[in-house]
Amino acid sequence: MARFETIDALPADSCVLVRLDLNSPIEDGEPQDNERFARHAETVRELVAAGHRVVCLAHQGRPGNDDFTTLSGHARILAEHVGREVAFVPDTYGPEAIEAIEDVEPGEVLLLENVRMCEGELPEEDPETKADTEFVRTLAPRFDAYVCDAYSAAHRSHASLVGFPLALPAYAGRVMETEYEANTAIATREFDGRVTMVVGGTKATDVIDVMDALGDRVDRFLLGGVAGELFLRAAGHPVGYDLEGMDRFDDQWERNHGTIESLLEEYGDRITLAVDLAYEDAEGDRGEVAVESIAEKETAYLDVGTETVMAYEPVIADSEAVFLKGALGVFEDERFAVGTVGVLEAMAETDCFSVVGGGDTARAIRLYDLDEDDFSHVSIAGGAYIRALTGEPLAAVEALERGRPREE
Ligand SMILES: Nc1ncnc2c1ncn2[C@@H]1O[C@H](COP(=O)(O)OP(=O)(O)OP(=O)(O)O)[C@@H](O)[C@H]1O
Ligand SMILES: O=C(O)[C@H](O)COP(=O)(O)O
Repeated sequence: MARFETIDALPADSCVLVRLDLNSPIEDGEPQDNERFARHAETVRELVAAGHRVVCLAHQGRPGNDDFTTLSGHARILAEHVGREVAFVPDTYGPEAIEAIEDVEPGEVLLLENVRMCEGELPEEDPETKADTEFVRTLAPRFDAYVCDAYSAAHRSHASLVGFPLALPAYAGRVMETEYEANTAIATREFDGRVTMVVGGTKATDVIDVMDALGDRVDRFLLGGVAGELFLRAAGHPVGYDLEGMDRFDDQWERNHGTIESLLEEYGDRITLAVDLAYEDAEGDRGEVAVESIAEKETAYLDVGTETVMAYEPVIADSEAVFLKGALGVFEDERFAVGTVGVLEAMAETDCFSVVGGGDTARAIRLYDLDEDDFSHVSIAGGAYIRALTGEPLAAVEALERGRPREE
């Protein structure tokens, strides 16, 4: 159980500073609506309904990156989800922001400007240093309490995440609370039956970290995606072909093949690899090939095959808990969604404790009209999810625990 306080304990009529994670894909300069808005809107709605004055902080991108931009568009999308106006001020702790904060009435919502535009937010430093920034020292006295809902950014030791909990009584919002409980389960909870971990996606290091940390707690790893192909390559199959202009496989192979080979050796009896893979044939249709019959590295494989899904289904059906990280194929293209959707459907059909994670992978649930309620939890976190799965502490969660309001 977490040792932080939740918004259930927030004193009535508070003026609250709420850290959300609205970091989103940006297209043509505009933020794209996604699950993060919907989830955080629930926390905001609850705070509003309780009559608190709600001022939100969030980030978008990083200085120097294309997706580093203002949050004015985010305020519009958040307003649609909350179902009421969300005012926006293009300032974080200067005079304009302070004036806007002072104008917030009970039940109203204000979003401040991208917190990463503000000096003191970055880089990652210890909570004491962050609490001592001008940013935190200026804003904190304007509020009665701090609420952290930004679970998906909780691995970052930034001022808005670890500084405020030292300066104000701190509470967890609903997203923080539910993500924490579900994602920590694999590292801390005892399950009676089989624990299965489905790992895919594009990042070999994610899969390596998970296996390194959870090798003893997971009974069966089912592999797919780019990571799965790298393990197939370690098993001697000539797969992992980079399409022109892409560098998904060879570079990761160079950097990680030693670790992948030794993981395969150490946990080989618990690792199940794809037996067939899918590709785009000359007509542009989905073709499938048995892994055993692949003789040369000359085709880009974009999904696991149907036989593989059929082999994974009974393992999932027979599990007490299933955790998924990363897609098994390029599910954004319907022709290559068979692996990801097949595994998600198998998870949805069982009564086991099931958690789906990875910012991108969770998107497949909406895209293919699966019902979120058929899973115990669908995480909206990427890096924080991996860290939670592997039992690594999250800086913002630790800060929340330290900042927990004390009984007088
Ligand atoms: N064989 C493959 N070739 C190329 N891309 C693939 C393949 N298999 C899966 N993918 C891609 O992997 C992506 C998901 O990978 P990623 O590692 O980003 O996982 P995630 O856990 O969902 O996201 P994140 O951790 O970044 O939030 C999907 O967008 C999918 O297109
Ligand atoms: O989108 C995310 O994963 C979080 O908001 C963290 O963002 P960052 O990787 O830019 O710190």
